[in-house]
Amino acid sequence: MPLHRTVRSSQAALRNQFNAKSRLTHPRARDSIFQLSTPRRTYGSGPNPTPGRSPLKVWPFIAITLVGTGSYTLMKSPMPAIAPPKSHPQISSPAKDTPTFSPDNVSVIFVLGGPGSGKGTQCEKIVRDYGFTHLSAGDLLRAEQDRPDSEFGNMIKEYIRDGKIVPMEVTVQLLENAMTEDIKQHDGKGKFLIDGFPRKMDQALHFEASVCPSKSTLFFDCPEDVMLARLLNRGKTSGRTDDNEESIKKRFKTFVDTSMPVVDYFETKGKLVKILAVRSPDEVYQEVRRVLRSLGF
Ligand SMILES: Nc1ncnc2c1ncn2[C@@H]1O[C@H](COP(=O)(O)OP(=O)(O)O)[C@@H](O)[C@H]1O
Ligand SMILES: O=c1ccn([C@@H]2O[C@H](COP(=O)(O)OP(=O)(O)O)[C@@H](O)[C@H]2O)c(=O)[nH]1
Repeated sequence: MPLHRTVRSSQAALRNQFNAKSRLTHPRARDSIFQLSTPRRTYGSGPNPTPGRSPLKVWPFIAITLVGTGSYTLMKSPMPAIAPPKSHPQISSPAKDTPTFSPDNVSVIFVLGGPGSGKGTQCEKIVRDYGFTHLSAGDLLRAEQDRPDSEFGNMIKEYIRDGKIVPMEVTVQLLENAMTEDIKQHDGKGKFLIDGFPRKMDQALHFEASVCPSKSTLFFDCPEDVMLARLLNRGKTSGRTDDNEESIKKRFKTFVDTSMPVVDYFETKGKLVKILAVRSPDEVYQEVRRVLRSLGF
């Protein structure tokens, strides 16, 4: 059987299985993050949008539906932990040859650092002084988690509580939707601080290849004991389900195992600036300003 037929029939089988078993396809769950997105714009020599590619982005929808189904099923099973969803080789999005946004029009600065290293605090100051649009991947995920008809709410909740990285298709799509909306209001241009992302190599590679190549990454370097104290303090008022000692320890482990390779990757690419975060917020910010100046902002 030709490959495309195999793919389609396996999708249909999985979709049927999913429809039969899962509450996630309830007819009311129509307001999907994938439907909110506008058709992809591309740059480069190709036509826009690429012929033969559905502007409805069916592939990512199928991929995330299956990832979500798998995760949700695992969460409901008596297994002791959430197993990370494995992407199905036949349903992953086809490789895109050009990112949606050109770095000529859109500047992306990633902001990384362990939980509690001060990313959000510094982003707030940068936005005040430089007019970047701040997109916190964690905030976007929490908003999606709380959206009443979200298909992914339960899955996101479990991942965040356990300090694990939500399957990248959800996060990348939320970011791309937010960027698209912002860019529409700024004549096709944009300047984004993407906070707390990418936290995993697959996210980094996928975002840069299909959404927009980054200009640089600010990495806030902070020891765990300092971050722990800050987070426990933040937990007194943040209302976040993951600002407790048990979740914080899991987040630290995820950061070391999964996110540090991203930091190392951008460093080897010469696209990372390390900033010591064990100083007062204003002292840290002085260095941030120097770095932004050196990047041409
Ligand atoms: N340089 C700093 N020194 C002391 N406390 C800080 C500093 N930067 C941030 N904080 C505090 O630490 C907590 C975590 O900071 P936040 O910016 O939310 O971190 P992140 O976004 O990296 O998780 C917050 O309560 C914040 O007020
Ligand atoms: O790209 C991302 C960013 C965040 N998260 C999840 O959101 C949580 C909170 O991230 P956030 O950046 O809001 O907070 P931080 O841990 O840096 O304080 C993380 O532990 C992850 O579970 C995720 O899955 N993917």
